[in-house]
Amino acid sequence: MRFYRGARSTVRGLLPKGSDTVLEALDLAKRYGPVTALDGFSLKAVPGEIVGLVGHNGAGKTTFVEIVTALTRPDGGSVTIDGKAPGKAKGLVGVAPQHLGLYPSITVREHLELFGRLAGLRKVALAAAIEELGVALRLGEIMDRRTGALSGGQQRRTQAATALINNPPLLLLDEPTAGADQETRQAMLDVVKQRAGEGAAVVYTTHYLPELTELQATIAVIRAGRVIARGTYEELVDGLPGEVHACFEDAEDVRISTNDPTKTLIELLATTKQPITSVEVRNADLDDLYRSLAVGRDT
Ligand SMILES: Nc1ncnc2c1ncn2[C@@H]1O[C@H](COP(=O)(O)OP(=O)(O)OP(=O)(O)O)[C@@H](O)[C@H]1O
Repeated sequence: MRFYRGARSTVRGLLPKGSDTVLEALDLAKRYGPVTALDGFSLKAVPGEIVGLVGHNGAGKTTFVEIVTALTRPDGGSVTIDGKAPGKAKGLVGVAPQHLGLYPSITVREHLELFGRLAGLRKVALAAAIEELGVALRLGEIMDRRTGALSGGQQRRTQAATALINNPPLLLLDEPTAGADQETRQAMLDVVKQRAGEGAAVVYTTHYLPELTELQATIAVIRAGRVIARGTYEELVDGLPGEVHACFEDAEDVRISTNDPTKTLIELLATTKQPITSVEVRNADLDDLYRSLAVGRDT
């Protein structure tokens, strides 16, 4: 146990000291020929914050992740990681790309050793980090199997572990639970919460909105290459209408979209002459947020 604690403090030494902002993107622009992928994209993330990026297919989420990881250059704007340009932020960023990119002929352990060494971990710290992730991401039983022979969910967990191996101050997780079963999803969410609790800033893209509630993420809504809204779940959902759904004995059901479902129900009960067989009152939720995005979809 002492060995484990000592190694952890070495790993944690990578977190930024006295830094308010881990990630700062300002007015990013990126075009691919006629396609505008990013257009005035700005985003900040501070230590301990989980920022959930949501938006439709093609909104620009992956392009942003690729710029932060120096896989592609922006046409305009700037991005810094703990004050450094993307190409100079070695060891500061852990990235789990949307598409799986593992070496099929080497084992899970060999992946973790490789990525850990590339990030500067050695011996005791590396062994401790592998042991910790083996438990956190339930990799123990598959640690010495070749990744080419693993299931999709097992490969997802392995890829996430390569991003987390050196406990970097910034984590970019691009749809880390895509296609994952409940066990993989929960393991991923638990480890993300744990790392944020330890001070990492996390950018987490997903189409599964309930994950962001569980992560208590601040949500950044992306549309057509820019952040169009940012806030907590409550802040974003509060302004959206809920619904009253009433069923009548001798008439068609009615669904009323309303900012005050309780008041609307009282008015309905006071004015309707038809016998009502059932009513459902629903406040706005994240699905409504997503639907409201679809209404204004222009990509
Ligand atoms: N290498 C590329 N060449 C040409 N167009 C590209 C390239 N990469 C992205 N695009 C285009 O840029 C836009 C933004 O794509 P991006 O992958 O960033 O969206 P996304 O929000 O991550 O989508 P998804 O939710 O489907 O992953 C899309 O119109 C896409 O077709």
